[in-house]
Amino acid sequence: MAKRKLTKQQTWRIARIQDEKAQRADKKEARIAEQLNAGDLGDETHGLVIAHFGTQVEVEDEQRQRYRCFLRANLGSLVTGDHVVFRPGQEQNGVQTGVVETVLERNSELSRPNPYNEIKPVAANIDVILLVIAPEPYAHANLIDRYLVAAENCHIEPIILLNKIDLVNDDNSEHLADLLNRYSYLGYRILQVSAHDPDSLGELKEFLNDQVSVFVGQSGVGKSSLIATLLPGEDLRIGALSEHTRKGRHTTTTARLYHFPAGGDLIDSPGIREFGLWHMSEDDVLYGFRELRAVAGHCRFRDCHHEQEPGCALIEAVEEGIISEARFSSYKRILETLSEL
Ligand SMILES: Nc1nc2c(ncn2[C@@H]2O[C@H](COP(=O)(O)OP(=O)(O)OP(=O)(O)O)[C@@H](O)[C@H]2O)c(=O)[nH]1
Ligand SMILES: [Zn+2]
Repeated sequence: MAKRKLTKQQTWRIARIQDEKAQRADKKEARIAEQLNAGDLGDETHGLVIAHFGTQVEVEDEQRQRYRCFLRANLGSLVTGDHVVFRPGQEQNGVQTGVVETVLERNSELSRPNPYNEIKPVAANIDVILLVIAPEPYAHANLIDRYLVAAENCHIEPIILLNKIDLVNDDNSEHLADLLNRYSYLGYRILQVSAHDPDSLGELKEFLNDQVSVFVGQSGVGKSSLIATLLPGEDLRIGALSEHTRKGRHTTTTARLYHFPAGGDLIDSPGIREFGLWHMSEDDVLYGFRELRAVAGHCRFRDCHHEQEPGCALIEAVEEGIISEARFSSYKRILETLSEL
């Protein structure tokens, strides 16, 4: 890309912004140093980042006491779900403060594009992605595959959660059974529930216990209803609404961690719920189809496009019935639509 020449005024403005940034950072360090020198910081404590606000994070200790924490310089960017070492500080205006000293290594990262189209982590240490589908709105296999591709590329285990089983009837049961068979054959775990029937949620609650989960899926499948049933008393809509007016729904990335009363944690934000519906590279798409990924290395040509090339291992596997035609055409369809998203 050609470098744009900046006007004098632009250069001056950028320099001023950088100066202000540096001053703010200095001020922050000075405040931390002040507390340190005064011996006001407590012992190093293990914490969990449950929310993120610009330059500060909300951290919870093992007793679930919350602290508004400053970050030491050079920590990099923290996200909800990060495990940290922090030192409690003083109480200021009724808020317990602290300083994050270290971030522990992440087991996983959920990433998505920011408004500048850079893929950035928005949450860490997620164990499972619950991909919610339902009889209504119609569960398109191709859309399910897109979410699965995104989950596979983050190396986080996806589970398929069929909600609204009270709406299963003669018209849709065959389609749903086909889908569920297809994905369980590929090794994806499937759970079936109805957000409107608390008695159907036992297995799901047990599954969520001891894990950090996110709920994703198409609008209208019942993510909010499920979360409201699993997290009684938390008004998640308020967060979503204020984020809506502040930044616009599609760019929202702030995420919050909640504890399910029955055990396990949820990380949620409007941005996370839309997880997976963005541009991916061709290699990512292939990688995201777990059964294709395993075969693709055996094509005769290293740069095989899996179209009509002789010795294409994927096409052979489809012909032999090892790979399902439905999944192979879904893979092709996602490649075709890459440029549309
Ligand atoms: N019959 C039935 N309806 C349900 C069930 N779960 C949710 N619904 C209904 O489905 C509609 C959509 O539910 P939401 O929870 O708003 O869906 P969502 O996935 O959060 O949708 P977005 O907020 O647009 O992403 C609502 O009218 C719910 O009452 C269920 O188990 N059975
Ligand atoms: Zn091939």
